Amino acid sequence: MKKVGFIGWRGMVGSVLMDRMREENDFQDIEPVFFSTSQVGQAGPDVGKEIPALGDAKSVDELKKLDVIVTCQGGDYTNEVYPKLREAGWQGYWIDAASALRMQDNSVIVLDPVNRKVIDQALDNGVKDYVGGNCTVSLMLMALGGLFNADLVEWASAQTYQAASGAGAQNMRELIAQMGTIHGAVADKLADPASAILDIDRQVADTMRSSDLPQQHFGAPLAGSLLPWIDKEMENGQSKEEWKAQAETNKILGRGEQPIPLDGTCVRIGAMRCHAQALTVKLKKDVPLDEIYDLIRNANDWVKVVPNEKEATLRDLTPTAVTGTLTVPVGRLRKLNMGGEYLNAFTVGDQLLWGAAEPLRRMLRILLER
Ligand SMILES: NC(=O)C1=CN([C@@H]2O[C@H](COP(=O)(O)OP(=O)(O)OC[C@H]3O[C@@H](n4cnc5c(N)ncnc54)[C@H](OP(=O)(O)O)[C@@H]3O)[C@@H](O)[C@H]2O)C=CC1
Ligand SMILES: N[C@@H](CC(=O)OP(=O)(O)O)C(=O)O
Repeated sequence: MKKVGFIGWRGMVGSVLMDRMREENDFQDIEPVFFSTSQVGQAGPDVGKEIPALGDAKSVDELKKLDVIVTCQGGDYTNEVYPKLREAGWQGYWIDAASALRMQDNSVIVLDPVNRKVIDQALDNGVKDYVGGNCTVSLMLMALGGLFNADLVEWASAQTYQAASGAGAQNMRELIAQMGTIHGAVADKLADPASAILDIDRQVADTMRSSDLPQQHFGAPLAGSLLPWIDKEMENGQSKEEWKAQAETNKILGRGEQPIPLDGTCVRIGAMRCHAQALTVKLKKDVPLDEIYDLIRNANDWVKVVPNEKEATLRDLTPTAVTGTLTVPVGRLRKLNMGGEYLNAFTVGDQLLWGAAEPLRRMLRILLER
C-alpha cells in the first residue's frame, strides 16, 4: 500500500478533500499519514482506520518516507518545503492545491475529466508534480470542455462572479458578518411596513461605508456590493486571476504551442462557495445549437445543460442550487446578435469541489490505479 502524507487537511480545501475521500472510501486503499505545522503530536482526523499522531509538516526527514504527498496547505508552504524535499533526493509524487508550482515546466495541472490524456502522458514520462488548477479555470473547463476538446473555440471571454470562499474561510465569515451588520442597522425599520424605503436605503449605504462594517479580510464592503478585482495586479492591467484564464487553460489542454486567447473581468460577489461565469465564446464555425448542446453534455459525467428557459435557469443555474454538489450546470446557451459563431453561456460550480479538492482526490486515485 502506498504511504500517502496529507498536509493542509485541517484547512477549508483540505476539509472538503477529507469529506470526499471518506465518501469515496479512498482511505481504505492507502496508508495515510497526517501532518500539521501547528498541531504536531495531536490526533489526526477520523478516517475509519488507525493512524499515527500528527507529524511535523516541515520535517523533510519525515516527509521523505512518503510515496505521495497531498498538500492543501498553501503556496508559502509549497515554496518553503518542496525545494528542500527534492534537493534531499525525494522521488515521490507531489499533489498540490496551491498555485506555486502550476506554471512550472515540470508540473501538470490536473483536471482529469478534461485532460486525462495529458496526465497519462506525463505519468509515462516520469513527471512527479501534479497541481490543481485555479478554481475559475477548472470550473469553466468542466462546463465547456466539450467545445475546447472539439477544437471549436477561437477565443473566449469570461465575466466572473466569484464566491467569498475563494478568498478563504475568514472571508466567508466576514461576508456573513457584513450581511448581519447591515441587517442589524435597519432591522427596526424593516419590521415597520410604513417605513420609507429611501430611509432604509440611506441607512444601509451609511452602514456599508462606515467603519462599523467588518472588512478586515476583504478590505472593502462586499455584502450588498461587489469587488471587481481579484488577486494581484499584473503589469498589463489584468488582475492575476484574469491572467490565469489563458495561461492555465492552455496548459491544462496541453496547447502551449497554439494557445487559445482567453480574457475577461473577474469579480468577487457575495456568494458563499459557488463561482459563476458568463462566457462569450467565438466559435471557429457556425455550429448549430443542438450540436453544441450534445458536445457540452457528453464531455463528462458532471456537466449538465440547462435549457435556456427562465424557470429552469432560476431553478438549476444559481449558486444556491449548486452549492455542495459536483454538478456543473451550463445554461443561457444561445447565439449572440453578433452572428452564428458567437455563443453565450453561463455556468456555475462549487469552487471547493471541482474548483479545488476533487481534481486532487482523483489524481491520487489515478496514481493508485497505475
Ligand atoms: N480557498 C480556495 O478556494 C482555494 C484554495 N486553494 C489553495 O489551497 C490552499 C489552502 O487554502 P485554504 O484551504 O483556503 O486554507 P486555510 O487557511 O483554510 O487552511 C490552511 C491551513 O491553516 C492552518 N489553520 C490554522 N488555523 C486553522 C483553523 N482554525 N482551522 C483550520 N485550519 C487552520 C491549517 O494548517 P496546520 O494544521 O498546519 O495549522 C490549515 O491546513 C491555498 O494555497 C489556496 O491557494 C486552491 C483552490 C481554491
Ligand atoms: N483566486 C481564487 C481562489 C484560489 O485559491 O485561486 P488559486 O488556487 O489560483 O490561487 C478566488 O479568489 O476565487
